Amino acid sequence: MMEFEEDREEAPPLLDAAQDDEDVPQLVDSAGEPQVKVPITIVTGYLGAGKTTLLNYILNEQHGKKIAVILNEFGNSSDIEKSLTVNTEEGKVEEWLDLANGCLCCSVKDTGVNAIESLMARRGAFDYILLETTGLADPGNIAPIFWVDDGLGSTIYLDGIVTLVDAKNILRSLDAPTPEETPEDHGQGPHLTTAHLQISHADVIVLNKTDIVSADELDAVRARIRAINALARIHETAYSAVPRLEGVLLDLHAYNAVPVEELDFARKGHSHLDPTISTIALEVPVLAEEKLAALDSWLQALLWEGTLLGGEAEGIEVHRTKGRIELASGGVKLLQGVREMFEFTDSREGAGGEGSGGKIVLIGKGLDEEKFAASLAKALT
Ligand SMILES: Nc1nc2c(ncn2[C@@H]2O[C@H](COP(=O)(O)OP(=O)(O)OP(=O)(O)O)[C@@H](O)[C@H]2O)c(=O)[nH]1
Ligand SMILES: [Zn+2]
Repeated sequence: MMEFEEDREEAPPLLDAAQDDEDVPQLVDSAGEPQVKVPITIVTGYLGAGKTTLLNYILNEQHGKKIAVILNEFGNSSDIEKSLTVNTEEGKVEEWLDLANGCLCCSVKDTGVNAIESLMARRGAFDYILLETTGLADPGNIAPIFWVDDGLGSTIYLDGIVTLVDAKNILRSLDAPTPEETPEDHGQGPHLTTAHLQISHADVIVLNKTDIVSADELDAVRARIRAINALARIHETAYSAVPRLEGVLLDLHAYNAVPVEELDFARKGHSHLDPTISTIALEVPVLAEEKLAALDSWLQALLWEGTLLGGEAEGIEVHRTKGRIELASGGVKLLQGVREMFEFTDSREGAGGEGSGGKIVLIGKGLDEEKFAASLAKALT
């Protein structure tokens, strides 16, 4: 079972994670051959937060896994090559990825995936891929590249987004951003910063540099992060030294599993401490199968148009969506989304609920829980 408490307790020994079903690599049938899909974790965080320190920590701690590290560092638009460090038995090998555009997120959607697949074809498959973004990257632009449909037979899958947060500087970045901390293409008000985007998309937050802040400062930072993203698990570290890798940073399955306790946890985290981004949790009654279309339409209006069906709201921008929908038939649908992309899948555990209904958790801007709940209720009746 996963833990959702803030992680300060004793760390179990490395790689001692229980081998439950969720840890088994997914098998897909591609051209008749069963194939193990390789997980990719996106590592993001503001300039100097400790991303490189974290990647080095992982490469040093993780023995027995062949890990490829992709650095999406681009200075300017003429720089079209991406460095790729492959961690092999013999040490680190540097590779270069040719991408059509300088930036992974600006290139055609499947370029990043294709580049990695062709690299694996040349060098042999990796067990794991870590993608370090630049400090100014918006992970919401990068995640959809790697969150590809199973049906497309991709050999990689998005495992999760890990965001490094600099405990000393994060509040300043959120409250008094410098111009470069405020992405221009999000011109809906001065307060949506790169730091917000990196926190709102995170599945895991590594709250780093705890060695240089007081306990009170740390409390304030933790509360602020929790207010923005109540779904993410927070791990407090010095020098990015997380207690263990498995289930903490690696093999999160954040884009397929939707544990009940995770949604319940998000509900408790609810607060209005951050004026820009918040997390809301909406109750969904047990649904007749045919009501799924209505829910789908409600989500389309919200995620594609930024509007609330049958209600009024402005400036909505949803970054992350997760949910579990209980069906009258006894089945459970899982809902996953990042930005405008979302999908329903059938829960593999089958019926998990006690008939008490489901839940949808949203993280983003302009989320008013009461208005959203009213609009959703209307759409579903
Ligand atoms: N005091 C302290 N310093 C840290 C900690 N973690 C990292 N540093 C230092 O902070 C600096 C930046 O760390 P990096 O790991 O390079 O940060 P980064 O996020 O990769 O930085 P960019 O690639 O420039 O965006 C380095 O000098 C690290 O040694 C920490 O927990 N405490
Ligand atoms: Zn770095």
